[in-house]
Amino acid sequence: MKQYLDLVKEVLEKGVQKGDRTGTGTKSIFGYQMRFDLSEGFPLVTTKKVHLKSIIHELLWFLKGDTNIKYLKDNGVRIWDEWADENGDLGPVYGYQWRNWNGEGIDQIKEVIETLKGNPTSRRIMVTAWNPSVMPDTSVSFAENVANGKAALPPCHSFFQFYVSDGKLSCQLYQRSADVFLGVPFNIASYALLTMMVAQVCDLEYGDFVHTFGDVHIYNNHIDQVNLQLSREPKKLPKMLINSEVKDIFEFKFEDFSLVDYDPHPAIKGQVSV
Ligand SMILES: Nc1nc(=O)c2c([nH]1)NC[C@@H]1CN(c3ccc(C(=O)N[C@@H](CCC(=O)O)C(=O)O)cc3)CN21
Ligand SMILES: O=c1ccn([C@H]2C[C@H](O)[C@@H](COP(=O)(O)O)O2)c(=O)[nH]1
Repeated sequence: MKQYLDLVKEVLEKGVQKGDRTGTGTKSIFGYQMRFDLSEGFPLVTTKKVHLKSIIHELLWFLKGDTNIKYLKDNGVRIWDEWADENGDLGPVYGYQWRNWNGEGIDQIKEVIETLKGNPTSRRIMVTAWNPSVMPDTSVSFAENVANGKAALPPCHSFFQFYVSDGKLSCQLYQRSADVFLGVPFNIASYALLTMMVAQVCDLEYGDFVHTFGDVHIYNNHIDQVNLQLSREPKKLPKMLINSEVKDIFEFKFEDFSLVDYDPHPAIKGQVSV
């Protein structure tokens, strides 16, 4: 994963100190792009062990249109715990906007699949999680925002577009805000997997995942962790095997995915800024 290590180096070298909402402080740059050819292997960071189980469950949870952490908790995934209210609700976040945009019954995922099948040259195959009408008020708590019908956190992976050429499916994501150490390895793997799932149900080959960033930052308490990763030799990419019988994007289950030949360096702990 040279692309990821190059990003880490760029932020360390060119990043400027910037305060942030969480109070931790970051090294940040604005604007960056990475590209992964999905036919070359599954882009899962190898310079630390990444917990793929959380990534798969989170993606299936988005696709269900679910915004309550119960499904995640039932499957041992805790990555959204800090932002949920006492009932486990996060407000109208990713899953809600993907499957029922602004509560208007617009199923963006269903429409994307239909367009990819019926009109693959379209330049309008987009999904937006960004919805200005549910932006939280940062002067009140996450739970208070949820109670007011707002999202606990505005989406970081804000919108994405699909593109077909030569029978191959590519996807580009715009991520407005990116935590290089904790969030980015998850986001790369999640969108790579989503692109592969969409390709399978639309009978397309794997193209590229293009990852475009706005504010991309390393939190000041993750500097040792990213330097440790830079000192490690990246390994060969693993392969993701997907049950080829699934032909409906909403029918995938956790058991339909198996990762092979993943031989990462040991996991590295780091605190999440809330
Ligand atoms: N500061 C911050 N960074 C993020 O990456 C982030 C947020 N906030 N808020 C919303 C979601 C939640 N995400 C998270 C939250 C925690 C981990 C995390 O703790 N990862 C650990 C453990 C993984 C696990 O147990 O599954 C890791 O080592 O990757 C990752 C992504 C991504 N997002
Ligand atoms: O999928 C995700 C979700 C969140 N993040 C990071 C990016 C920021 O560090 C925080 C969100 O804080 P904002 O103040 O709303 O930007 O979470 C991520 O990297 N990936």
